[in-house]
Amino acid sequence: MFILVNLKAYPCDPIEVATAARDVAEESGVRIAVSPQAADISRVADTGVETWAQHVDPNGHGSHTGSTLAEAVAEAGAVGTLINHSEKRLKLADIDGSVQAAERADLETCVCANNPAQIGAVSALGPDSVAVEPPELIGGDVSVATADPGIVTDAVDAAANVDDDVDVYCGAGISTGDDVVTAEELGASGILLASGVAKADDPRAALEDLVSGL
Ligand SMILES: O=C[C@H](O)COP(=O)(O)O
Repeated sequence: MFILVNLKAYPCDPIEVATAARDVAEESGVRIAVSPQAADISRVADTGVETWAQHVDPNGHGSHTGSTLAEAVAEAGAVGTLINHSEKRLKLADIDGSVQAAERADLETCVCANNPAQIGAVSALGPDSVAVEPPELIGGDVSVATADPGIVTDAVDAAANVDDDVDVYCGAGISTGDDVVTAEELGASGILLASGVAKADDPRAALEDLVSGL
C-alpha cells in the first residue's frame, strides 16, 4: 500500500510531518509520500521523504502568471503530483494537459475524482494512478472504506475496465490502520489522506498507526 499524505493548506509544520513520514517509511518498509504546499516542496524534499506536489498546471514556460509549472516542482524535488483534487478541480481538457505536463517533467501522476464514473473517465487520460474521494466524506472522521465500500470496489472496476495499469487509491476520512487495511481489502493499492496526519497532535504516532496493519 502507498500512503500519500496531503498537507493541503493546514497550519502544520511540514518538516515535522516530512521527517516523521520519512522515518516511519524506513522503519516499516511502507511507501509513504508527503504533498506539501508548493512553496514548501524544496525543504520537504530535502528531508529525504518522497515528495509530491498538490497540483500542476497544464502550461509550460511562458506568459502564465501564477501558474505552477510541472518542471518547477520537479526541479524543487517533487517526484509526483496530485491533479484535479476535489479542492482544486480542473476542466477535463486541463486534467489531460496537466497529466501530459507532469509526464514531460517525469512526475508520477495521481488524478483525483469524485466517483467511479469519473474514475473511468480520468483513467482514459493515462495517469499512473487515480484516487476516488467522495467530497462529503473529506475532512470527516468516517473512512470512505467504511462509509461507502462500494465506491471503492466500483472505482477499482471502473479503472480496470479502461486500463489495467492504472493504480487505484481511495481517500476521505481515513485516519487509522484499520481504515488502511479495509481499503486494501476492497482492492485499493494506496490511500490519500490529509487531516488524520496534518491535524494530528502527534503526526508520527498517526503515521505509525496507519502502517500498523500492513
Ligand atoms: O487529499 C486528501 C483527501 O482530500 C482526504 O482528506 P482527509 O483525509 O482529511 O479526509
